[in-house]
Amino acid sequence: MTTSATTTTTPTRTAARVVDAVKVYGSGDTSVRALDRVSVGFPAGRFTAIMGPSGSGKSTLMHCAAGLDTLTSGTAHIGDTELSTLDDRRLTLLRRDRVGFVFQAYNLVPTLTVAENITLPLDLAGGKGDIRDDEWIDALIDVVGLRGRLHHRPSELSGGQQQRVAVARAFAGQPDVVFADEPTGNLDSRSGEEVLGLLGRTVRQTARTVVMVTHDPVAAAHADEVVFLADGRLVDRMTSPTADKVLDRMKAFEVPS
Ligand SMILES: Nc1ncnc2c1ncn2[C@@H]1O[C@H](COP(=O)(O)OP(=O)(O)OP(=O)(O)O)[C@@H](O)[C@H]1O
Repeated sequence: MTTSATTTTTPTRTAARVVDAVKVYGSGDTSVRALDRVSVGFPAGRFTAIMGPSGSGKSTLMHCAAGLDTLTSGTAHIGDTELSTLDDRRLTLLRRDRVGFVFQAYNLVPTLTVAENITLPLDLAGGKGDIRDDEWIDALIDVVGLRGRLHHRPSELSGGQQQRVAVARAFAGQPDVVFADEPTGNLDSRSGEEVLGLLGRTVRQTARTVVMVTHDPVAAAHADEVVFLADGRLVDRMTSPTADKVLDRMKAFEVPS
């Protein structure tokens, strides 16, 4: 689908974006330019996947866009907030209140129940009534399908169920954007499909934003759009991806042996 100059659609707001992003690790002869002038926006209310070969800069892009790491030059924005303008305290608050994270390892607290794990970020934030929305949490529990497991501990759940708890926790504070780094990396394909379906459903049913790093074309096909990185540069974007289309695009990056 192309967007012609005559369309009347309003410009999509970006939940997160980087502009002219450069990230250099180390210095001198051994330095690595992990991001090389990348500009990319992640539209609000959409599910975007970041794909690319190993070492192409996917995790670096996610970490810098999420405020977990800083850029060497260029800017990173969550909504209208430019991250480099924030001191450490404000950056911590922004990550806590406006960003959610899902990692490959579920990172649940083993001594807490499912319900307690889901609301942990809100409880750590001081349990203030204004940021805790019980109706939202209740709806979220249904979206992730965990109502029958609320009083279980993580060790009593399968890997897929644990990752669903982590997804619910990431969305609990109604963040502007949830960043997911290889969220299905530890799961078998069926549990992985469930978690990916869940991320897609949460975006569609609750108009939230997800940005997911993956190297798996099947996972990327769950997204609304895929952005491709190669050698630290943004090389392509694909809307309405299928696993086959993504795989074909990835083959172009393969270095002949
Ligand atoms: N802390 C670091 N110090 C030095 N170099 C780093 C560091 N982190 C990443 N790199 C380098 O930066 C480049 C991009 O790494 P990054 O982890 O962002 O890639 P990736 O696409 O996520 O890779 P993968 O799919 O293998 O996880 C690689 O060459 C990597 O070796």
